[in-house]
Amino acid sequence: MESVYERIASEIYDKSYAIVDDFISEDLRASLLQEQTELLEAGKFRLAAVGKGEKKQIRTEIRNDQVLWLNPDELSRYESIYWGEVEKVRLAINQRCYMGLKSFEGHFARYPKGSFYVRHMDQFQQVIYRQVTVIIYLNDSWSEEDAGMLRMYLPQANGSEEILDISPIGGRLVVFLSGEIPHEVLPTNKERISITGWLKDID
Ligand SMILES: O=C(O)CCC(=O)C(=O)O
Ligand SMILES: [Fe+2]
Repeated sequence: MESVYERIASEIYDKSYAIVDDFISEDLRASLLQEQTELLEAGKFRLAAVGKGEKKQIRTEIRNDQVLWLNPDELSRYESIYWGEVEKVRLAINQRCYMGLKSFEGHFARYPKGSFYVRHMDQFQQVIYRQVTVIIYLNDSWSEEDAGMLRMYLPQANGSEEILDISPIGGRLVVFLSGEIPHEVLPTNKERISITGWLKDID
């Protein structure tokens, strides 16, 4: 039988994105959320920047989430488990799509009530090595009224775009090609927590 990792790889191959509910166990989701909350309370989060290197800047009119980068050399127990899952996704995509993905980088993200991230592409000049975006949502509960959907603009063969709105339901994994799908985070009515990362074609 096809594994969940193979299914993700096939969907990436066929349509450039994949969505998997309950990708991680409820225990792992709750533990990652708990750790994230402790780090937040310890004041470890920073306003997210846009751009990279000399072009890096805080632009709260573009995005106003707060992030904390995962340190691959000092992963917590639960971060390591999630990292291992992403590793399996990486290998499956390489096998199916020959993308030569070599490594992963990621950060916790907290979108406070009222925050958003306007339409953008994850792969741009300074981060051309970002090939595949991988997001896991950690929220305890989410309903329509909470808003804060991830809105993807799927390019169509006729040049138009199809809009796909995805609720940040806890345990849900979203994977997509970083250089192909523009997307945004719609304003959220409730605190919204995730780990966002990128599979890269460099070490
Ligand atoms: O949290 C999300 O749904 C998307 C976040 C995002 O687009 C990003 O961090 O680049
Ligand atoms: Fe993004």
